[in-house]
Amino acid sequence: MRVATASEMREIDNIAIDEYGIPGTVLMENAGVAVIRRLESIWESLAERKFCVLAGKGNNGGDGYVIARHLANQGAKVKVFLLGEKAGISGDARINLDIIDKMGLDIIEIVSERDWDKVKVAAAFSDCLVDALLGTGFRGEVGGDMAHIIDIMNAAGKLVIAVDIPSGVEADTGRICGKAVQAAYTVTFGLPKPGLFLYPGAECAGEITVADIGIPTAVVSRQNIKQNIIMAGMVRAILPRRSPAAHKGTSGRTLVIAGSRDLSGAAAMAAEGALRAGAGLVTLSAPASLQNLLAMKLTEVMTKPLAETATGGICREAVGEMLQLASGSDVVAIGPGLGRHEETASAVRETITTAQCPLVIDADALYALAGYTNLLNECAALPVLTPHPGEMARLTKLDVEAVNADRVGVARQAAGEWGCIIVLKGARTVVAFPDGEIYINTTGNAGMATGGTGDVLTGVIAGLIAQGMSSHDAAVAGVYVHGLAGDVAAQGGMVGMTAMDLLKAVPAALYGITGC
Ligand SMILES: NC(=O)C1=CN([C@@H]2O[C@H](COP(=O)(O)OP(=O)(O)OC[C@H]3O[C@@H](n4cnc5c(N)ncnc54)[C@H](O)[C@@H]3O)[C@@H](O)[C@H]2O)[C@@H](O)CC1
Ligand SMILES: [K+]
Repeated sequence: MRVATASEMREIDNIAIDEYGIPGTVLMENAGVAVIRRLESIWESLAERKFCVLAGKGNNGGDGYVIARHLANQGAKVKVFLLGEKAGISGDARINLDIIDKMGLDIIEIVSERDWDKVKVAAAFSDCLVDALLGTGFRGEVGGDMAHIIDIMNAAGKLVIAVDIPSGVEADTGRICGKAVQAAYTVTFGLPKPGLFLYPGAECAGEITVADIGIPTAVVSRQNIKQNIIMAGMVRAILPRRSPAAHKGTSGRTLVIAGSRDLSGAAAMAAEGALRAGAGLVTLSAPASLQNLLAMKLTEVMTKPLAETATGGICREAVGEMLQLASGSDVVAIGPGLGRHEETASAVRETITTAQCPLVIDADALYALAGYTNLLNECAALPVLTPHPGEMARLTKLDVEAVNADRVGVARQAAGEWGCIIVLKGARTVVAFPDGEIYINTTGNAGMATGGTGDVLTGVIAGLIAQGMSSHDAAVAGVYVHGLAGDVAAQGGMVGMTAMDLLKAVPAALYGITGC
């Protein structure tokens, strides 16, 4: 499903109005009615229910007046609070404000201290608050009266339905700009906005409904919209199907280069992640002193010893062996638990730039790339990088807050600049491609915030590439499957689930999507 930034949505609205001649009031009517339909699905009858419509000065407020009219027509009790004066309202919003004015609806302009008391009392005695303060025209930060009214709405403890987007949430990033309305439901118009899915905005949006407001589909299709939400259907369409005549050789060869003296678990989980995603043959190459341990831990994985440093990490002499192993593999996953010894880092860089197969680069291999992202251009195929926000911060020289404040923007810029696929992990993983294409993942849960789940993801993506998927499709499908496995595992208890539980749930997640 595609998602539009605020400016893309405005452009779409404008084309529908200017080129197709759909009056703006028609779009506004459809938007308002869509919110009414959502309310009708919550309550059997709206008659006698009490509503407060909190309206801003723009078209989001205009939607609010349409909603107020339909509520009144259905016999609901409605008060409309306008943050400002009627005289300041223009355009389509004005037309709808004049209509409810003529209908004799209770419209209160919030201009004096006494009006604020009226808002508080009305909110306290309402069944529902309609947030029509700010939509895609919101800019900057929330402060002053806007902050005050949002505080009143949130403190009222009532059911809130947000019109298009919860006021105060930045449509493009999900950032809370000072304050934001906490909604139980959001009805968004035309295409959903990224900020409804990205945290912390996603937490403000509640249940999201995407409403068709009558914009011709051709207007949307001709726009070069590059943001997408990953949907089950699309993952189903791209995941590999196994032929009944398959044997282990037909499901690909995965090489995992991982592990060091203190970090054997990460290596094991990445290797098993590939197996659980359906990879036919998985080889784990790790420092020699780990071989016995890993061979005992992993029954189905082949292990290959690599020359190691005195501290138990891969050393430079291992490069030849790693490249030899890579030449017989369909994909190489490199990084989990490798450690941060400079000699290891240098061996990693040489391997990454010389290996001829697709790569999934994670963890300590990302550490090795800090300051060397220019080397990614030398990779034989478009590599997949799977940083968490901390790793991304180090690679981009931003701080973690800046990375999380604009996950889509940061991932998109890095993918374009470095020439790679970025899988920016965390709640709502973002997959970014060099051409600016973005996929936001909505599977997964907070139970996955535990050690080792990232190693599993690396293995899953590599395992999918091994089965013939392109790195592009494997990155998109991999994050979806991985999150879904987390959701399956969370059924056994979210808080205490481990990366091992997640691993075991990968086959069930795949089965849930493809039926095999
Ligand atoms: N014709 C259209 O383009 C349609 C627009 N629709 C609605 O209109 C919305 C967009 O309307 P607008 O572009 O008029 O913009 P909004 O109504 O989202 O916001 C603009 C108003 O908010 C104020 N504002 C902006 N930033 C602020 C801040 N930081 N603090 C306080 N006030 C601030 C502006 O001064 C202006 O009065 C959409 O979200 C949607 O709800 C729908 O009716 C469908 C059709
Ligand atoms: K709103």
